[in-house]
Amino acid sequence: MQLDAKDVGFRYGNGEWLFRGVNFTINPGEIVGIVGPSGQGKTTFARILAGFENPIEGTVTLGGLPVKKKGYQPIQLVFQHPEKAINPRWKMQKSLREGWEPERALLEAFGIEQEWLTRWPNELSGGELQRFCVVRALGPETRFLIADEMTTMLDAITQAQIWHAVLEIAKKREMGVIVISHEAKLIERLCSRVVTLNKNE
Ligand SMILES: Nc1ncnc2c1ncn2[C@@H]1O[C@H](COP(=O)(O)OP(=O)(O)OP(=O)(O)O)[C@@H](O)[C@H]1O
Repeated sequence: MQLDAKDVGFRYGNGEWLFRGVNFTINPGEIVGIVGPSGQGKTTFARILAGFENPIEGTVTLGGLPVKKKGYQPIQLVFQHPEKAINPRWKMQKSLREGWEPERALLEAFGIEQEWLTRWPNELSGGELQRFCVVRALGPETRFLIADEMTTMLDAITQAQIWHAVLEIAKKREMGVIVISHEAKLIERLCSRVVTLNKNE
């Protein structure tokens, strides 16, 4: 099942076009990087791919069909700030099990300790919180994961642990991963292909 963006263009309101005519395809199991200068619209493009935002021009399809907006999303987006993605009024176990029920082995692969499950989000560090956000995004129906600066604020050891676990799952399930990052070394290490987001007006 291919994720395919064709001739996609976007601008906010009547502002300048952020990008136009963007063509991007990713196949199951592929790990692809998206790079580009700050403010070019990488996060916006990620939101369009995940179906959070409609493109002004062009189409996004998954397996030839429009990306669905309801129910569990097969294209999951994890971004840089876990504290913005987690409901502060829910204990961690509730947030974690919102979409699916991850097994214990998966939590262990991401270094999530059982004791953290009964805590509130503000009782965890950013890195601890981000592990929950990544696991939550890895339900069995996830076909593509978009990692938008997903490990940028984490230390090198946590970053390595999270990526190791994500890549294992990607391989096992043939899940595609889109890596958006300013860290050239990370992109080089993870991705088999890198695409630059151009303005292309
Ligand atoms: N909701 C919004 N309304 C208006 N403009 C916005 C909105 N969200 C983002 N922008 C603007 O759109 C441009 C692209 O933002 P975006 O976050 O997609 O870029 P980016 O390439 O991911 O940047 P960075 O690499 O710095 O994270 C920026 O100039 C930003 O200010």
